[in-house]
Amino acid sequence: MTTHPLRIGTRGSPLALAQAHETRDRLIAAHPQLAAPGAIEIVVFKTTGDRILDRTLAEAGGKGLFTKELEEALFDGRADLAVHSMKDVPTQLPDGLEIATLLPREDPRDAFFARSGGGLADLPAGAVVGTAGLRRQAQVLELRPDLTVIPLRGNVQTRLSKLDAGEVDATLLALAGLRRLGLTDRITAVLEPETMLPAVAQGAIGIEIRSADDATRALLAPLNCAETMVRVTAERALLSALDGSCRTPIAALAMLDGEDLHLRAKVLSTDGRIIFRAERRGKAADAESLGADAGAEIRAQLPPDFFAAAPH
Ligand SMILES: NCc1[nH]cc(CCC(=O)O)c1CC(=O)O
Repeated sequence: MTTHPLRIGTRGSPLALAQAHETRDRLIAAHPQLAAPGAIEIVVFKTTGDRILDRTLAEAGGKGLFTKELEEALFDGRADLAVHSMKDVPTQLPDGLEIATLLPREDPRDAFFARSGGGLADLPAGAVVGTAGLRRQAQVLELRPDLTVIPLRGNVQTRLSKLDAGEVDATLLALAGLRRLGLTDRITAVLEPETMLPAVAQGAIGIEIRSADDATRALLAPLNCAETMVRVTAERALLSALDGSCRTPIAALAMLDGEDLHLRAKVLSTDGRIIFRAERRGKAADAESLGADAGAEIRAQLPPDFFAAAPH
């Protein structure tokens, strides 16, 4: 048992806090002594991503917008573990830190909210979809080139009030976050991966620690979900092989059936007109090489300036 409290570092958004609380609850379930008052402390940090409210994340650019301050807190000892949406975690971690544990993944699909009900295919011609995510924008335009996509940021409530006010006709959000916040009641459709392939690691929560901190690693070991680890390993190996920026729409989803891994991946132009795909089936044990291989296949098809030419 550690002498100081185990400090869980988190962002302050409602979703981040829900994920930090889930982590604490799972730690206590695995180690009942951690239920003692003061044994676990949740420490909130503001990240660059939280400060950027007026621009889209793609415009802000740079990787690690949601992770850097939490990583600094790990290095300084202001936190012993940092809870992240793995979707926001760059593939290259700083030396001395590692993702020790992945919690069981939530449903990775995207949820759709349309004022007129239904899914993407049901929207009237020329409807306006609000999303700040380039992956979602590209796939919306792929399926429905007649639609207009405009940037829409903010938390779930903000977005839904803009939908109600008629600023947009529809919007999309990760189903995982909505489930974790209990905000699924206004969803009008859940988009299948064939229509809207999720972001790499969407719905997965990762816990980052100092690589030298064996005590915290041991505490977290029983929380790890092996299936999630295999799926996220394949998806992140693909992302790594593509070495994309967050200005490039990249989507990938690995599913596991026993030991059989199925990986689908897609890179698009932001207007949804140019699409590169790769698909792999293989064994769970080969997750990393399957992902890297699928990434290399897409990379080989891309025009040399494809990433650099992505509009801001
Ligand atoms: N980029 C923000 C972000 N990071 C993780 C989630 C949702 C939860 C998840 O994917 O685990 C969201 C919001 C969204 O995309 O709707």
